[in-house]
Amino acid sequence: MLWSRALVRHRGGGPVLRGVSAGVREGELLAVTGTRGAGKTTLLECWSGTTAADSGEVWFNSAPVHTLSAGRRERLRREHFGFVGPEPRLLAELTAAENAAVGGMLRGLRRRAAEAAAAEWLDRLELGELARLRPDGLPREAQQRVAVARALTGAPSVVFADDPTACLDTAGSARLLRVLATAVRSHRMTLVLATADPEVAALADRRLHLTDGRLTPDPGWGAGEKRRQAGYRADGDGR
Ligand SMILES: Nc1ncnc2c1ncn2[C@@H]1O[C@H](COP(=O)(O)OP(=O)(O)OP(=O)(O)O)[C@@H](O)[C@H]1O
Repeated sequence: MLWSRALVRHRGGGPVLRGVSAGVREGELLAVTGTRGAGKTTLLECWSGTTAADSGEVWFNSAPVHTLSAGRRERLRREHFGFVGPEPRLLAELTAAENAAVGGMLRGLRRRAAEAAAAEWLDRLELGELARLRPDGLPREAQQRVAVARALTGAPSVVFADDPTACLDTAGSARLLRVLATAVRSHRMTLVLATADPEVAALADRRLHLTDGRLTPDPGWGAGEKRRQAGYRADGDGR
């Protein structure tokens, strides 16, 4: 449903993506992996229309994204895509429930419907009474769960999650990923997840590995991956 051909993007004077031809299917959970600076964030930004490519093509549902004006790309993002970043970035003046409802309203739901949908996701994300609080009254991990609820409310076609567990501990990270994966599967959404963490990438149906802006064979993540496949649950040293 979303793919690129020969995608090239320069940043800071040098190439960051060097001809990436790849895509994600509808309903798929795709992990984009690679070490720091490999180009994961830039690929998500180009696929989502957040950033324009320097050359190459991006297609969403058989329509070209690379030829759209900045305004049209902004509309595409707002209506069809949900985003979770490494930081929650919630609106400080709104409660958790209101923050989550904003996602639905951006995707065209009326306020009441957005609030109802947000309440459902906040429930599934086990926010409970915390939903009535403003972000500064919430622990970091709860704030990130609110950001996930905001991304899911209104059921976007594609959820882009860029290093969504960066600010979480192991338990919080596992819980957030479990809910995210279950939500995306149950609502037939598509997930594109950027991560350098093999434990996080393990939840995906498929992985694309980037090295210096190029697709390269998945390294299999060495011993850590072998232990995971053998049922080992990392507690820090398996990464
Ligand atoms: N706004 C920018 N200006 C200049 N260089 C940038 C900018 N954004 C990213 N870069 C550079 O582009 C390269 C790819 O960055 P990108 O964030 O896409 O990689 P990444 O794989 O997501 O890395 P990380 O895991 O650290 O987030 C890096 O070398 C980075 O320093």
